[in-house]
Amino acid sequence: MIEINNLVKKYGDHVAVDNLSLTVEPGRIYGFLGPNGAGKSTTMNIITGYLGATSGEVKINGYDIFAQPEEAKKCVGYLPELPPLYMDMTVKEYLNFVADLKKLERSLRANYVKEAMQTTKILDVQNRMIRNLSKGYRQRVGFAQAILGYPEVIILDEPTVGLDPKQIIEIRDLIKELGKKHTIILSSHILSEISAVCDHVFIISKGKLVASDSTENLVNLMSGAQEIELTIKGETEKAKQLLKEIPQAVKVEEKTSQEPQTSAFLVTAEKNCDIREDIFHQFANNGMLILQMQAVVKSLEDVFLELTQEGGQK
Ligand SMILES: Nc1ncnc2c1ncn2[C@@H]1O[C@H](COP(=O)(O)OP(=O)(O)OP(=O)(O)O)[C@@H](O)[C@H]1O
Repeated sequence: MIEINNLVKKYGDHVAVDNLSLTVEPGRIYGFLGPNGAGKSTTMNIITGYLGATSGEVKINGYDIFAQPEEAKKCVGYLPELPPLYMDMTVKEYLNFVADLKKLERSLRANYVKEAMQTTKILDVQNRMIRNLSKGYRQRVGFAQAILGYPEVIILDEPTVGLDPKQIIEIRDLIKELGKKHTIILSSHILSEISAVCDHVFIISKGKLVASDSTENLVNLMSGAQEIELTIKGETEKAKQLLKEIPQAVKVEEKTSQEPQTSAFLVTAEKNCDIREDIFHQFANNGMLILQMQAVVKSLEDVFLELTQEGGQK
């Protein structure tokens, strides 16, 4: 569906996209996640044909975006961060105008426009001027222009920025709905957004791809190094010593305990080792009581921070 090979984009000396390669399969919702300045918008703009690359290859449905831009662009619908809406047009006029720009088959245009309005639930405002619509509705109009003519791939750049919580939920539902018929690439730096709607996540940092996996796998993968929160009744030094004696416990960190005469710890185990049983036996054999023991579940946020530790570069 989309194949990116060794893509590089330089702005002067600054490398915004650094040898990026990835593949997007049909029928899934992909998240493109990265801190501010990671190179997400630059990559989206190259895939959609708005921006040239310094080197590398982008193929959409087999069409090279640089050599066959017209054919390649036909396969993609794009909702940029700031949708190019014409405020003085009505919703319907605007969508007809976009249908002209996209050179959609003349006899099918009216139908395409109606269906796009139906899917994005804007039929009731079709004769309103865009300037008089709320931000949420304007975003829907942006969606409608992106899906007009049923492109196979829909690319959404930060689609919920600036919306209120109710509008965010509506737009997320819309994305999931669209995901049933289209391949979606959703760029965002909002982790909850990605984990709420995406099947697969690409994490990009400083223009490089640092992870590519299903949302679930990414979290599981990173939780390989298990962390355990522990509260022990009794003396801190002794408890610490017992924990350190467990061979797979690679790090034992003392925490502030909320209760008197107890000690709290955060223990990190070797990758893919579950040491909870060892901890249990160690304390039982030494006559000390475990008051609480819990594995720390890592979120996509932890994964993200771990992979993009140095943050953005703006
Ligand atoms: N036209 C430009 N000229 C020079 N540098 C640019 C230009 N556009 C982007 N950059 C730089 O390229 C890098 C990548 O920018 P880009 O906008 O693609 O990142 P992003 O991941 O989309 O960030 P954000 O989430 O903030 O939009 C940044 O360091 C940015 O400052």
